[in-house]
Amino acid sequence: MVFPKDKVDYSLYLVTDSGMQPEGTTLYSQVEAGLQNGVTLVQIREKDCETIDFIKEGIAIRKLCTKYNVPLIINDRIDVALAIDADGVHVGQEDMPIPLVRKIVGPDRIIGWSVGKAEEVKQLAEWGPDYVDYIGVGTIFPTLTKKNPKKSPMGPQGAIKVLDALETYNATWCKTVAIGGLHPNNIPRVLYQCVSSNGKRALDGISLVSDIMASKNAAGSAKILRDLINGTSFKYVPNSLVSTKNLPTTNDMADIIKTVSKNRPLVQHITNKVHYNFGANVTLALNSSPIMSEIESEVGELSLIPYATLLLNTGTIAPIDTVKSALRAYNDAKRPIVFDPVGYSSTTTRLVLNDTCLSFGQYACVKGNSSEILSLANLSTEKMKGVDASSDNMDLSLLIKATKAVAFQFKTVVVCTGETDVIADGTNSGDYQLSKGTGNIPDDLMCVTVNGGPIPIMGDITASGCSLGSTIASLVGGSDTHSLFYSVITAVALYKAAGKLASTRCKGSGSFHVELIDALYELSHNVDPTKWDVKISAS
Ligand SMILES: Cc1nc(C(=O)O)sc1CCOP(=O)(O)O
Ligand SMILES: C=C1C=NC(C(F)(F)F)=NC1=N
Ligand SMILES: [Mg+2]
Repeated sequence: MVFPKDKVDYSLYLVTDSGMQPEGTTLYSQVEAGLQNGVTLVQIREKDCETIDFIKEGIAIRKLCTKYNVPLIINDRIDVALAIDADGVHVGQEDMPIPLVRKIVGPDRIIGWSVGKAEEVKQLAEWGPDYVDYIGVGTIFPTLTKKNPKKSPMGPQGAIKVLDALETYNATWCKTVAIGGLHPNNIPRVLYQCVSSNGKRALDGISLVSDIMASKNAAGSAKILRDLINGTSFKYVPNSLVSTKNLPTTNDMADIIKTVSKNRPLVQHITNKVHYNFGANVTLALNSSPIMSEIESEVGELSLIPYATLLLNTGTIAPIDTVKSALRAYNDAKRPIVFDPVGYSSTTTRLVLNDTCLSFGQYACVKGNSSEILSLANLSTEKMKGVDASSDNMDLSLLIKATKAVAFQFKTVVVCTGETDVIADGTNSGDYQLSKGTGNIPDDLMCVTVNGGPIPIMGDITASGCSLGSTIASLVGGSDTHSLFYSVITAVALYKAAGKLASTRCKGSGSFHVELIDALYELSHNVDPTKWDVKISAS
């Protein structure tokens, strides 16, 4: 009797590896510890094993899985699967073709397939519901477990593309598990971000090898994983992520700014050289404490300083290992990170670097100019130039659409800067739901615009966009448990109001630099947003 397909729980899927168990443990004991602490599906994966040994191991694990009423899958070796009466098989793209696998194992056994791209989803959809029952979506993050890796890591964004393809080709029956480099420090983010763009589909499970098989405490590791997968909210910052349809009042904004002054956040800048000095002065003007450090060995300590916040600006390309360490440190410390993907996709180097940054961390806010946001949303700037151009020479409704799309994809607050700044809240209140999606779509996201009329001189100085990043980081990092979305809106409105004020007082771009810092200082010390010459509207 084969395990009924509709009863399979894909949520914590252990794939074995006989080469990595620690001293004093066996493959069997690691698997049993997993089964006793929340593993819901087991796959035996042996890449270079004599058949007789594979059969012995298979028979032993078969009995163990039966004892815990958990289905057993065999990787690649269909003959072994049949011989030991496994509940299913998993094959890769280079293994036995799926139609022949189905012909051999019969209609009731589970068939899993490794999928790394949308074309493979098209194929499984064409075969229909009687063939592939689930797919392993990967490789999410780099891993040493899979020898001679053929696929480069796709990150959560790659998994979203596969989920979108399943929706596009209407493969409703097909379940999904993510695999590759999955561990407690990135699983919540994967579960939180990996939702199809129509909001209908999320991952059905997490599949992994080393987190349990190489663990000195496999039972404890499985328990930690079980709790994370059972979770439904990802609190990655102290700020409130509760979505709201209301705009912040002037009192809300005043309170945020006053709270920042009280808390004086440390704002670590990993940024471009041009921005260093001006960004530090903007941060100081806002009652915050800048530190311009790219020293990898200190990011851990900095992230633990009260109200620490990271601003990552890829204008100059900092060493990627320093960047990854910083992202890991601030995410582990649950401190906000603001990301400014400078020149996103303008060169291959920048595209790869920015995509790597985006796949390695959860951001409180992503801020970019219209071309950066449009390319992040995979919308080209060419299509829309000049069409009923707003003052930005771009169709504002397209910018709003793009900002919402990026916010939805990365589950973060996104700012698209221009004469009209667009701010969308994609955090979904920090909630995630295994298998089921968010239930909303990008169009549903709360989005506001901030407009103060043209300030042409803003474009005549260096680091004006970058320093909005410093402003957002200061207000997000210093605002305690205030709404993240409101803190970003307040920062954008404050910066635009200061720019407006400075543009009326300056004599040229040189004095504008100074007047802008003075205006930021003035508006953040004599706090009265009712006097700001900007208009915030829901869009
Ligand atoms: C078995 C396997 N398949 C992958 C794929 O991308 O298809 S990655 C992988 C190994 C995953 O091991 P770990 O959890 O230790 O990173
Ligand atoms: C290469 C593989 C990819 N994915 C999976 C699983 F996650 F189980 F679907 N198993 C594999 N052996
Ligand atoms: Mg920029």
